[in-house]
Amino acid sequence: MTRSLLNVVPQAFAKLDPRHVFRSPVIFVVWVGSVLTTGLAIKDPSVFSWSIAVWLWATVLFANAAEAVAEGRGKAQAASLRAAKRETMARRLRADGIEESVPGSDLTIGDKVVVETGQVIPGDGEIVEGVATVDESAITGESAPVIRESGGDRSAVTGGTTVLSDRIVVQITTKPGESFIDRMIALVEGAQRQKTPNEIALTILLTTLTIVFLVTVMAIQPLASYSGRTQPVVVLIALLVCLIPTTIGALLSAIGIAGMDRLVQRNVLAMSGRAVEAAGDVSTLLLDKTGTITFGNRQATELLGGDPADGELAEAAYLSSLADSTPEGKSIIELAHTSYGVNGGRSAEALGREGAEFIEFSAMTRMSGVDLLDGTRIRKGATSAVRAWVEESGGSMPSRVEVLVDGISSSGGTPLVVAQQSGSSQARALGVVHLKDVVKPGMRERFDVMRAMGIRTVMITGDNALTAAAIAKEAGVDDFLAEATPEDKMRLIRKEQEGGRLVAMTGDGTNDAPALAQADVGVAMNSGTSAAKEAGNMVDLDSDPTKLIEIVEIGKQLLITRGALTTFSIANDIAKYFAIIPAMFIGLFPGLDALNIMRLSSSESAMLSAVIFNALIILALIPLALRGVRYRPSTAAQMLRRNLLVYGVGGVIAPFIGIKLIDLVVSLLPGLA
Ligand SMILES: Nc1ncnc2c1ncn2[C@@H]1O[C@H](COP(=O)(O)OP(=O)(O)OP(=O)(O)O)[C@@H](O)[C@H]1O
Ligand SMILES: [K+]
Ligand SMILES: [Mg+2]
Repeated sequence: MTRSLLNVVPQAFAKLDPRHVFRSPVIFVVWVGSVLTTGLAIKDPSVFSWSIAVWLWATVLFANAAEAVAEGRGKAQAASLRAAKRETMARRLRADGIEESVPGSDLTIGDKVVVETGQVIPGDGEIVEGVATVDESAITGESAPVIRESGGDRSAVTGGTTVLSDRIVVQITTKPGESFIDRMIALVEGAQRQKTPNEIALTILLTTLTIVFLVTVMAIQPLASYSGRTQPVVVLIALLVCLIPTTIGALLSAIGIAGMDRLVQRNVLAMSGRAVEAAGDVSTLLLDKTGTITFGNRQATELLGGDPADGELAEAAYLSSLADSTPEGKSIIELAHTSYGVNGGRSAEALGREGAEFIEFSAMTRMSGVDLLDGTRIRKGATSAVRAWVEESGGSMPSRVEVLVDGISSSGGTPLVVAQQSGSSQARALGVVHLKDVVKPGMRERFDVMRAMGIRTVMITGDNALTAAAIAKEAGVDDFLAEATPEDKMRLIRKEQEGGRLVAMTGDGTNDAPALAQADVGVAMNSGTSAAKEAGNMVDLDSDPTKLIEIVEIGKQLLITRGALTTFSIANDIAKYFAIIPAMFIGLFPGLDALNIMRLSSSESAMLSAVIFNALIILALIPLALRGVRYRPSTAAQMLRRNLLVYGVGGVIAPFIGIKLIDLVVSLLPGLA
């Protein structure tokens, strides 16, 4: 801390520029006071007036230093990001399929580029072809490689990261200069930092207090002169500075910057300070089941209900998944081929050329499938969706299949019913695919922590109610919403918000985008689609959905740190009032002597000691402002009570001890005894 304080000395002086100081009205008043006192000290020099002038300047410098130290960490991060932004050559694919070499900065939205083993991805985009392991350490600092693949919710890649193996084709999604790394640099450097609504509200409160004290101090003069004891202007300025909330005024912006910075340390980029604050006030947390609570790698483990001899179910499951690029679809292809002997050499392209039409999976329809040239139609999907499809053709779901579905669901698995229709006959349900997914370890503990913070966790899933209930129970969430379409998610968020509650949500898919935008805190996974990243107000570089828990903790810590230091600051000022006023008017109003409990050496020594204490307390609290007040999971009310006790009472006592000690030293100065 001492080292970083010494490092920012030049910046602290640079920030003496009144245009900068003006951003904090309280510190601006101190700045004006410093200028006036310096002028008065030049005109009428004395140890006292010069000492006050020096310590008033120190007060402003300490405030500047607090901000500069907070900004320093982001600057270091920006430097390492710039290093990742080196110029690369891109292998652009022309429309005719021929590659050409162009500078990465020439790429525009929609361009397709080839990236192979060892090459740097030249821009942000989505993989449209292939699978690759990618080293994202340039942006995340995490060296473990990640898998990125076309189709599904893990298709996004970031410019500046490196392909470790295989070949992918990436479609560029951002303009040069607006890439993710560009935005990250601007963000960590604080270039776009604006005051949040809470900060503005607090600044207004502090400014009001400052004006009240200004008027009070000005009113002292006529009163004093009436009694024949005009106070020197330097004394009045010193009194004013001691009374206005300088501590919180000095530390406010550092607290905000440090909060954003704590998120960056955990690889979360908040697009606005407002989002960080909202995270601290969140009362409902919506979590996706698949990929958030579970590993999200739903794999087909068995095919149930078909007659193994004719292989009809396996063949239908295989055909309906040929063009299905979701992890579920790919795993069905694999299972049908390796465990059920389906001829695996066929491709969707070849079948398509023969006239087959593939129906892609969507979260709305919850089905995928294929219409073959011979009139055979195959569908696989959520039970309710396939049931509706079968019944449409006059068929019905056999109870045999329903039993299998319930069995899989109540074990927490996802059943996909496979059905087939030949020509215009009735559609038949052939059997069920069992998709298995595993609940991530440690979820229950995390949700217990959330509950202790007063936050309700709700799992939302497109899966059926039985599966949802089984997983919800295993993971320990408070509530769940099953068979949710993207619109249902939106509706749930709006409903929660109507009660004045703040809602946080994580997501990665394009179908999550509307909900991410609607939520007060929308955390998009960096691996997710660009639609999701655009919609949210935070991006998690590690793509870890449970990160939301840490985000909420950081938000809460930011809010309580600000609250605690505000309480401390105001309590401090009140205490100073009792230290200074009696000292100022000693001998004038004998009655005040009873209040003079501190027995300071002289009235001038008392004034100077208070000003010095007022400056030093800023310095002393910089580490706390940056680190944040210690945080234990508890409800807002418990936290408030604790803070009032610790920081309110502490704030009242500290000046009495501090000023007394400083007075013992200051009174040794000539003329101040
Ligand atoms: N590739 C697929 N083909 C056909 N049906 C699918 C496919 N993938 C999933 N389904 C069915 O569609 C349902 C909804 O899927 P969706 O991805 O919207 O939600 P989810 O992944 O189950 O839940 P979450 O919202 O937690 O991600 C699934 O529960 C499953 O029954
Ligand atoms: K003060
Ligand atoms: Mg999903």
